[in-house]
Amino acid sequence: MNIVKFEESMYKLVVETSTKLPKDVRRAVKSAKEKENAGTRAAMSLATITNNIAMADEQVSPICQDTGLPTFKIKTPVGVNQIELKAAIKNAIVQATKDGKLRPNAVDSLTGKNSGDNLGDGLPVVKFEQWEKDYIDVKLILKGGGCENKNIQYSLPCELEGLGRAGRDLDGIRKCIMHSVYQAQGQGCSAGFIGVGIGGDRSSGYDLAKEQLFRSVEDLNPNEDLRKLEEYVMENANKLGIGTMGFGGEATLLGCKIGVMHRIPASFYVSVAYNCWAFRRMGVSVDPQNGEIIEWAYQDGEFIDFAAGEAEKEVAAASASDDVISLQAPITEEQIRQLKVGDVVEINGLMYTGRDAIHKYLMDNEAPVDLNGQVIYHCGPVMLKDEEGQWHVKAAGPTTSIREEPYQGDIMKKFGIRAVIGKGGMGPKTLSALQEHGGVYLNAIGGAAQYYADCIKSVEGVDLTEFGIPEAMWHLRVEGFRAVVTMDSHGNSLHADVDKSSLEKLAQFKEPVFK
Ligand SMILES: O=C(O)C[C@H](O)C(=O)O
Ligand code: SF4
Repeated sequence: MNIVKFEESMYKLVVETSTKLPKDVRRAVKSAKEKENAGTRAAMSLATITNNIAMADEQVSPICQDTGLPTFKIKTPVGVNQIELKAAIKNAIVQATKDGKLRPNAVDSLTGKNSGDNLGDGLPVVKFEQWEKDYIDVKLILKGGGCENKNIQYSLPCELEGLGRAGRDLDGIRKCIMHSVYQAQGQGCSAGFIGVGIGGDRSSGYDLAKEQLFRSVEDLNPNEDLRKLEEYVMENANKLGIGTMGFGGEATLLGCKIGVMHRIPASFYVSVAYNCWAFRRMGVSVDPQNGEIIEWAYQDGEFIDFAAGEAEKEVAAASASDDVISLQAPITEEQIRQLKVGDVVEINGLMYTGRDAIHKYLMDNEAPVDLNGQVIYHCGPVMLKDEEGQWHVKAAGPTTSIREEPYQGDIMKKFGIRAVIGKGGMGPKTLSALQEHGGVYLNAIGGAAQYYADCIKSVEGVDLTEFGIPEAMWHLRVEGFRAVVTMDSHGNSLHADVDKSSLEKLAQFKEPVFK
C-alpha cells in the first residue's frame, strides 16, 4: 500500500465532505425550497442556506462552522493493515484542521481543553470491517453538535406527548418517529434528515440509526413495511409546521431512513439520529495497492449548483418586501423595545461571540470588555491566523442558544447586554428577562457559516483564548448581518408559538395507522 497516497486521498475526502454537500442532499434542499411560499421567513432562510452552499463550493470552505465529530466507516479486503490506515487518517485530519477545512473540535471532557488539531481520546472515530471485495471503501460523516443533541432514543412501551401510548409494534414505532421530529423543533437546523434504528440495545440501536444516514436520500427501502413507514413519515412529518429553522413552514423533514435489527426480549428501542440540513457525508473507494481514489460515492443524478449570484438575489428578494431595521451597538433600551417578533434586522458594527464556556465564566467573573448595550453572538467560528498574526474568519454561523438558557437572562442583566443572536430560540427564563430588562433574541440561519463569515469585515480582538478557538470571545466587526427577531421584549416568542402549534398538529397523528 502506498500510504502517502492513501493519506492524500483521505485529505481529499475530508475537504470534500466539509465543503461540498452531496448531490442527493442538494436535491432534497432544492425540493424543500420549491415548497416554501415566497415572502415567508422560511423561504428567506432557505435562500440563505442555498446561497451558503454555493459560497462554500466556491471558496472550498466549511459549509457549517461546526465540522462535527469525524466518523469514518471503512471496509477493507483481508490483509490490509488497518493500523496504518488509521494513522494516515489522523494525519489527514490534522492537516485539514491546519488548513481551516475543519474547526478544532476535540475537547477534553474533564479539563475542557481543546486539543487544537481534532485528535483526542477516541477521536476521530474510525470503525473497520473486513469484506471479500478487492478495494477499500471509506465513508465519512461530519455530524455537528446541535443536531446530535436532538437525537433521541425511545424505550417501548412509552407515553408520548401528543400521541399517547406507543406500544411494541409498527404503530408504536411510527409514533416515536413522529415525536422525534416534533421534539427537535428547529434546534437541529431543520429542515433535517433522520436515520432510525429499530431494535438492538442502546448503543447498537444508535449505531444502526446512524448507519441509515449513509443511505442515499432517494433509495427505496427493500423491506416493504419500512418503506411504507418511511413514506408515511415523509408525508406527515412535513405537516407539523415546524419549517426551516423552526420558523414555521412546509419543509420540516428532508429524508427518513429506517433500519431494523433483532433485539432481546426485555428491550425494545427506537433510536433516532437527527441530522441538520448541512448533511455532510461522503465516501470513496480506494485502491489498496496505490492508495488512490477509484470512485466517489453519491454521484448519481443531477448536480444542483445553487449558482451563487442567483441565490444571493433570492435572499435579497425574499427580504426586500420588508423594512429591514438597522441596528448598531451600543443599542438603547428604547430601540430594543420597538422591535417585535417577525422583524428582520441588519446589524452593523461590533458584536462579541460568547457560547458555553463564556456564559459559565461570565456568571462568576467580570467581562473582559464593556458589554453595556452590546450584542452577543452565540457562535464558535473557524479561525485562521495569517503570517502577520491577524485572525481571519473562515466560517461563522450561529450555535444552538438553548444551552445558555440557565445563564442568559442573568448575564444580560448583569452586563447590560441588549441583544443576543443565536439559533433555535431560548426558553421562558430568557423570555422573561428580555421583557424585564429590555432585550431581544435574534435568530440567525443555522449552518449558514459562509454567508455570515462574509458579513464579518474584520476581527478586532479576542479574549479568553484559553477556552479554545470555538469558545473564545471574538470581537467581530460586521456589515449587513441579517437576523430575525424571534423573541421580543413584550413577552412574545415565535419558538414557543411554533412548539405549541406543532404539538397540536402532532396530536392529529394519535390514531393507529399501521395495524
Ligand atoms: O458548535 C457549533 O458551532 C454549532 C452546533 O453545531 C450547533 O448546532 O449548535
Ligand atoms: S450549526 Fe446547524 S448546520 Fe451546523 S452542525 Fe450545528 S446543527 Fe448542523
